[in-house]
Amino acid sequence: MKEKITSRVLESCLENLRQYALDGKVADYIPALSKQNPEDLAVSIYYLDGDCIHAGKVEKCFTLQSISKVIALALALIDNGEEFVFGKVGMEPSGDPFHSIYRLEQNEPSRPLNPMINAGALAVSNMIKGSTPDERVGRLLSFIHEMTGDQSIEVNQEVALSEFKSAFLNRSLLYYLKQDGVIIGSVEETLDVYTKQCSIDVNVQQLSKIGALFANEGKNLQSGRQIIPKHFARICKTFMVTCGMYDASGSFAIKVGIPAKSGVSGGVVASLNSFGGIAVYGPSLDEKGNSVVGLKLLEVLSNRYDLSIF
Ligand SMILES: NC(=O)CC[C@H](N)C(=O)O
Repeated sequence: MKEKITSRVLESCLENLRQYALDGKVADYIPALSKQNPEDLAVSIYYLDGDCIHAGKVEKCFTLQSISKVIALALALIDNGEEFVFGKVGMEPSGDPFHSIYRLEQNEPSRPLNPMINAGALAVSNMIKGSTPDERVGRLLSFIHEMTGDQSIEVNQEVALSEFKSAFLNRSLLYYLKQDGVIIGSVEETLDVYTKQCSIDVNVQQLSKIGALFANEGKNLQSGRQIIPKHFARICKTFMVTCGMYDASGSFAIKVGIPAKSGVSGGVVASLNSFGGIAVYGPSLDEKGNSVVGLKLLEVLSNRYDLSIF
């Protein structure tokens, strides 16, 4: 077991990084996200023994955005098995921005390179079982409730609608996937599921608990129940290493070296075996779409506490 970080250290790290809160830009291509305050910063660590420490605006909710891709992948694997999922979506990093359409056009037939870029994540959302979009989103929410033991986690309907109305690029990706039989059923319904999954609201404490569940090999920390089979939890963490930070995953692996996934709301979740989950919120993003403060904070903690898995 690694040395525990104290809440005092966490608070001072966050305060030292406050100077970077206005570097970068809050996402505005989803109009509702532009309302976020770049100075709302928060961090939480959930240890595997159940201890939880935090600093900053712990109560502040933000939407999962691309962080939901890891959770949806776990559920799609449980629903369909590995062979089916990876029959439709690849396992290789793309090195392209998360919303890139380029590879779909390049490959015949289109096959998303991995489940962490939008094309792959849209295909994964399409695989979640349920007869209606609401049922599928409901199953994903129940899955998150089981992971966290927290029934209060819900979809932020304002953000979901805002994204649904402006998701022209994601619609284009879905039409490519539909053309080549990667998704089945309706484009609009799949987009409905995807935009709602991206709009699930969490705070850092809840998110760090999700990170801890992956670190705990898929077992709920309190009940000990295996929510995600160990092998699937491992697949998810491997994707976090190779593709979790979009086209900055290589430099993140070198600088931080912890499986992690970010989202355009400014959230980042990191999951470290034999340690726990770390969640950071800082809405200002760098040019790759990753939280500026989130990345810096994880780098500081990783260096100071020797957290890299490599
Ligand atoms: N990188 C992200 O967090 C992207 C998620 C966002 N909902 C989108 O599809 O554009």
